[in-house]
Amino acid sequence: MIIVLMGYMASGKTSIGKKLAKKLNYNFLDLDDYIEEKENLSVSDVFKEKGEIYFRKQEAYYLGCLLKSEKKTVLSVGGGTPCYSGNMNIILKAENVKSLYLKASLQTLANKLLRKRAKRPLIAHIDTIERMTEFVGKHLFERVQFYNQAEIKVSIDDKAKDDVVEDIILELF
Ligand SMILES: Nc1ncnc2c1ncn2[C@@H]1O[C@H](COP(=O)(O)OP(=O)(O)O)[C@@H](O)[C@H]1O
Ligand SMILES: O=C(O)C1=C[C@@H](OP(=O)(O)O)[C@@H](O)[C@H](O)C1
Ligand SMILES: [Mg+2]
Repeated sequence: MIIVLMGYMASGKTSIGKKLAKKLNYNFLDLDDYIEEKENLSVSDVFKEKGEIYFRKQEAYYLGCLLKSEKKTVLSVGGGTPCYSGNMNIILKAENVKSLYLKASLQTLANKLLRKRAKRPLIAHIDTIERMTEFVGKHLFERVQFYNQAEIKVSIDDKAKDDVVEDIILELF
């Protein structure tokens, strides 16, 4: 089985995915890490040097590669992955895949992203809480229709990472 973690930037896909994989004794894959390794560039540099459209193309291509894994795997994708190139339908139709949305309030996300924006090219330039809240509010409104198609939804608001992992396991099994 492949468990695909999705959700907005900084909802914890990468860090919670790692912990979940460890706890379940599953393999862990992160789509952004895989892109960085294959492209030999950081995500920020792919955006800067090749542009977002190229990034989205490669993201869809590498997602297809990783969904072929036959090992028990936790796969954390990027915040935009389900929202482009028909990726959400591909995830939903793939065999042996469980999709899971790490859901967070606008306030949680804006506060976290203000601190964790440096390596996230779409928001790196936003440096006040007011502007971050406005941007994330609009962006999330466009994206939530994709995230909401996930089979399982787990809230992360006011929870420690280990508690989110416990809640995911309760929902999965
Ligand atoms: N529940 C949580 N409580 C506190 N910090 C968290 C929680 N989930 C994630 N973080 C921290 O927030 C940051 C963004 O998390 P990350 O896993 O990179 O998110 P994503 O992959 O969804 O963008 C990281 O520094 C991570 O350690
Ligand atoms: O939301 C997005 O469009 C993006 C999210 C990032 O991943 P995280 O959600 O892990 O930050 C990364 O894929 C890229 O910066 C674009
Ligand atoms: Mg991530």
